[in-house]
Amino acid sequence: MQIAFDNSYASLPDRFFARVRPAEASAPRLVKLNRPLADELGLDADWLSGPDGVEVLAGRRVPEGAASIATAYAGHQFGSFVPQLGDGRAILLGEVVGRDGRRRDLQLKGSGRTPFSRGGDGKAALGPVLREYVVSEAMAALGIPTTRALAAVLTGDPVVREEVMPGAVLTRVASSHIRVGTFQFFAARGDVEGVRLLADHVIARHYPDAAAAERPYRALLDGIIARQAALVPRWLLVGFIHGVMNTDNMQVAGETIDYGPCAFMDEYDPATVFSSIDQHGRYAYGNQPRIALWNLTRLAETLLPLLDPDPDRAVADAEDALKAFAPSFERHYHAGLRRKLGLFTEQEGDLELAGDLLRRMAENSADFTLTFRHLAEAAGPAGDAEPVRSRFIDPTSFDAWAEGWRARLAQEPQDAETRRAAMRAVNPAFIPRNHRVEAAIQAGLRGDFAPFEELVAVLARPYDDQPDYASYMDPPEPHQRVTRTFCGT
Ligand SMILES: Nc1ncnc2c1ncn2[C@@H]1O[C@H](COP(=O)(O)OP(=O)(O)OP(=O)(O)O)[C@@H](O)[C@H]1O
Repeated sequence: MQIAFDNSYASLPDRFFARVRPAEASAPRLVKLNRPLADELGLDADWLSGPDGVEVLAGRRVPEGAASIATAYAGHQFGSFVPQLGDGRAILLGEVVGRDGRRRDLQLKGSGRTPFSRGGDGKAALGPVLREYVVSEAMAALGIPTTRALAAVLTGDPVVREEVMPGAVLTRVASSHIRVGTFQFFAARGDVEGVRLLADHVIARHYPDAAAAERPYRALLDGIIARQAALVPRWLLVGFIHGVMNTDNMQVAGETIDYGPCAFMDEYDPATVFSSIDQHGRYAYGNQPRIALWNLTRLAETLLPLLDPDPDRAVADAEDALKAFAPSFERHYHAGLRRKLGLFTEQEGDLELAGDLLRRMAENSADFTLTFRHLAEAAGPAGDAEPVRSRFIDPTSFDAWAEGWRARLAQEPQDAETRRAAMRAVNPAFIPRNHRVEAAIQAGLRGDFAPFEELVAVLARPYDDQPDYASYMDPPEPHQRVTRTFCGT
């Protein structure tokens, strides 16, 4: 079978990318193919999991029609600007148009050196590949815009990190891999034409409505801001911490990208940081909205010459666009919080009620996911509050809050059963708990992929009761706690 590539990014000028060939994997072996995603993309899953397909997924064979490019980008990393980053360990195989008519990139991550590798080896170790597979697919199942994982393969070659690890390649699927940092790459060089070509490409590909707008580039900026203002609250509402929100990790179509040091919070604490490289908590859970706006401001700076030939007017225009972020973020976040509490109408005092719960959760080291999941059971006069109150060090703190909450629920129009179902549809039972992800990785490193398979399967149904897998809901025991995640290289 051939993959029907339909490449558009590769037809941009040469300075947008480098043409490269992936490194030859010496003994490719499939760890996992995401069959439903392959089907969605119109790819033949049987062929992909056969010897020829696995050679493609490992980068050993470049299929006919592939673009095979490494894209150029820059980025602010922890606040410092790096004018040239680029795909140092990833190759964009090409674009395919799926059964749903959506265009998606197929990218091999960990497929060897490129002209952007700087000092790196261009490779990925098995651990981070499994981690990105599990967490990105879990995010997709939670309904959060994200890049996807099509496959994980072992290359058969070692990767030298702190220890020698098995090398692996992740096939990543994204609506594109264009980042805020891609715009910065051209802007930093004073290449306004490059910024314009990129903006036109992004409009055509991700924001077609902007093309018809009176001022397409302003509409593009508005669109990107709106999607980030919708995305980041989705993270907060499930306790997700991206961990490395550098501008090269903010994708302009609004999908979560780069699952290096990310993690889901267990106990609720807005200051939570997992990334071993985030010494100052820049990317802590509660800082994510602020950082998103900071990144969007960097994006707006790159677009200034396109917004208005007059620099002062361009700045005023960009500032005007950026002003929309905070109210838009809050609208999404507050609506999400209401839904999590089972409030489907809007009343004054709702946000104070939600804020009060979060404060009590923080004071009582309550597990974020389980507190919300078990709230559904506690709703209603005959509800069972024990599962949720037992999440609190001092359960009476929950009781005190629940009094006001029940009084508020009494003003909602739904019957208890409808509300219960609605709450369970927004409060997941299963998230990729760090200790579970770690355990699956450790087993994988020993050659046992059964725990990884099981974890992926459980996380594909995050909102369902899965009694056979109830232990996957459990927070870590003290000895299982993961406090730091490795930056995924
Ligand atoms: N082993 C490596 N060899 C070469 N370059 C690397 C390696 N690891 C990371 N890089 C490069 O360092 C930069 C920042 O790395 P980061 O960890 O944010 O990205 P990544 O996880 O490799 O990629 P992505 O953002 O596409 O998920 C990127 O330009 C990336 O390509």
